[in-house]
Amino acid sequence: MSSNSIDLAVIPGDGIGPEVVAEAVKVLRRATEGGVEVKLTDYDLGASHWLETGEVLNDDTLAAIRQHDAILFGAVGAAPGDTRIPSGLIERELLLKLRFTLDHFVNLRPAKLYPGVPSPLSHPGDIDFVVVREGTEGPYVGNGGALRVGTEHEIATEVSINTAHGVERVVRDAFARAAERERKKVTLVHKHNVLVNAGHLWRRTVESVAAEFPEVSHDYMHVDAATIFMTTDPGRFDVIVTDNLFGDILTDLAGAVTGGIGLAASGNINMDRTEPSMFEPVHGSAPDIAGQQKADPTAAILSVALLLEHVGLPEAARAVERAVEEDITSRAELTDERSTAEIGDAIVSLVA
Ligand SMILES: NC(=O)c1ccc[n+]([C@@H]2O[C@H](COP(=O)([O-])OP(=O)(O)OC[C@H]3O[C@@H](n4cnc5c(N)ncnc54)[C@H](O)[C@@H]3O)[C@@H](O)[C@H]2O)c1
Ligand SMILES: CC(C)[C@H](C(=O)O)[C@@H](O)C(=O)O
Ligand SMILES: [Mg+2]
Repeated sequence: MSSNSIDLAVIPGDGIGPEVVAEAVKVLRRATEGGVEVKLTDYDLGASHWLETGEVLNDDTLAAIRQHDAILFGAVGAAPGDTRIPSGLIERELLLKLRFTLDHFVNLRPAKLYPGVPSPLSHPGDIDFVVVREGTEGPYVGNGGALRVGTEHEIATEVSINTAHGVERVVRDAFARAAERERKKVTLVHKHNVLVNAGHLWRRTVESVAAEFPEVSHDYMHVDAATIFMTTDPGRFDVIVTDNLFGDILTDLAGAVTGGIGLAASGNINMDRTEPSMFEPVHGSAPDIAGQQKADPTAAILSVALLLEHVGLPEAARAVERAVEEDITSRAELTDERSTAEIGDAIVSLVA
């Protein structure tokens, strides 16, 4: 990777994934034209690919993906009622496998209410926070099992793994991000009143890392209370640091309060840069609207801005953000329901 060439893997995925990625790619090309050579390699992976081939992600494909500078990911997964595909197969063996293998320990999920964008909250106020979600541990690691399946004595476990190393590196990232922001505040969200072992590790880690960042204030909130404040007073948050599962749930909520899940972008980031980072909308494959050009591609497009920032093209990233902001600010006045491609084209035309 150099600042005048980037080599990206593109995984459009299932459902609305290919629809929103097509628009994200158009915007990426516009934002980089004339200065940066962009090489894109498509990887056909996901539930549809599994149905066609019986393969989720083989070693050769994984090795090939690892060679790129970064990954643009759409969304994967079948409709919840689709019984042809084992529940969790694609999510675990493709998406989580990429996040874990590529050590995406920072799952960065910004939440910003752009001017003019309608929020379901009656008094949203200024919302501009980021969730730094741990991306490689917690109950997502697949440490569990089931005994006596199907009997009345069945026992099922999913053990949440929290390591000192894993917690420390993501907490340090949250403080470093907060130090660069205006309000300089970190909120740890957990549930240490019940999950005492993991909760105490997170709290102690926050206290010790906080000592290295005297300019950053910090507080703590239980996750159940965090859902209250995210809907009654979201302006109080600046940087939230939390575990993998709480972060998953809170960021769908954050998407909803900032105008809809179709606007929520994310980066799965390997901060050590030893592997390619992966950028994707927070939303899923939305089987209920797939193939109808009803999906909002903005989350995928904002994910491109996060990608451009990560690969060292901050000016191109700003150009994408400005174009999105201009487009979504005008949406309040729009009465038409634009197609996925029409929104993409409108944003492309605003990239300057
Ligand atoms: N990163 C990912 O690939 C990812 C993330 C979440 C869910 N999933 C998978 O996606 C499938 C569907 O999951 P789900 O229904 O729980 O969540 P979802 O995010 O796909 O959809 C939830 C709701 O939001 C709407 N929506 C989502 N994205 C939208 C967009 N861009 N524009 C407009 N509306 C949008 C959908 O139409 C649906 O009503 C499942 O298989 C799930 O495992 C994948
Ligand atoms: C599909 C699933 C594995 C994934 C997660 O839980 O991280 C999704 O919900 C997300 O938010 O990216
Ligand atoms: Mg999610």
